[in-house]
Amino acid sequence: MAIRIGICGAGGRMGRNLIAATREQEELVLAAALERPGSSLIGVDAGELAGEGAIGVTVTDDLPAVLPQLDVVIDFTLPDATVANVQACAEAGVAMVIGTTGLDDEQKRHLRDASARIPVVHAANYSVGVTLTLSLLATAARALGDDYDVEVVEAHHRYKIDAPSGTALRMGEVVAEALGRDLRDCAVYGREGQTGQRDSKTIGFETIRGGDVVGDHTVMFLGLGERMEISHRASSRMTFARGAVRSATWVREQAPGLYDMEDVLGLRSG
Ligand SMILES: NC(=O)C1=CN([C@@H]2O[C@H](COP(=O)(O)OP(=O)(O)OC[C@H]3O[C@@H](n4cnc5c(N)ncnc54)[C@H](O)[C@@H]3O)[C@@H](O)[C@H]2O)C=CC1
Ligand SMILES: O=C(O)C1=N[C@H](C(=O)O)C[C@H](O)C1
Repeated sequence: MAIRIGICGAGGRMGRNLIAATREQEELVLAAALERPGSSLIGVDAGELAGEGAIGVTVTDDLPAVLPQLDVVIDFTLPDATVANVQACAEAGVAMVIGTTGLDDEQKRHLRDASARIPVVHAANYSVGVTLTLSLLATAARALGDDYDVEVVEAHHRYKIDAPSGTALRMGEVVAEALGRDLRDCAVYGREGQTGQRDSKTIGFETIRGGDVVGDHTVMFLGLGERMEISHRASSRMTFARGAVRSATWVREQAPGLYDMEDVLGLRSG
């Protein structure tokens, strides 16, 4: 039987790609498309948003009303909206795939609470390449150890509203964990003025914003006499959308819990 998908943030940059990616998969059916209350897109046909012509699904702002017709909700919106949506999905027993970044600790706690009742995948980056890169970063950090300084550099389009990117933060967390550090204690966000010499135990983050960059991430391991860089560059949002849609098929079969894309790809070690 077809898996019925609802997309929250359907009119956004990711939402439009998610509509297209859902419609690529025969086993999935786009059953609902949601936008924020007051959006000019309410009532528009979701197929038009993806440039595919009418498909008979009109954009709505009422998630609780459509939840009984859904198997999985994919949410790429804003942190506050994602928290409200995960609570509604937990209430209705509908699984979720969440791509929203920029959540604070309290907002993440709401996701954990909801995941006691429903399966939730939350990943800062749904590309297969970035997910594999996380494993490579852990291996590199363990091998290079504390002798190498770690800096994370990311670039995104001019419209992005959170910084550093969720992916950069996740990369920093993975490296910190592999080095036995806690990112909350060792992160340095940008530098300016009389900074003093670099503290070897820090992990630095640099953010570039501009133009139409889809998403670039580089982690540098800088030693004395050599420098190693691990980079990923996304050239199309469809790579994120296809990963999220793949996660939607996967999450439906899972027990309640909080998962990420490494779980979806079976890359979780231990
Ligand atoms: N995990 C991943 O692979 C990726 C994550 N993202 C993240 O996804 C989020 C969205 O990114 P974009 O699509 O570029 O942003 P966007 O601003 O183009 O789209 C967000 C959409 O959500 C809608 N929205 C806001 N509140 C809503 C609500 N209560 N109900 C339904 N819709 C609501 C907005 O009206 C907008 O159309 C960001 O946090 C971004 O960082 C983006 C790309 C990949
Ligand atoms: O906002 C974006 O565009 C992206 N956001 C995600 C992030 O914050 O890491 C993933 C991707 O890089 C694109």
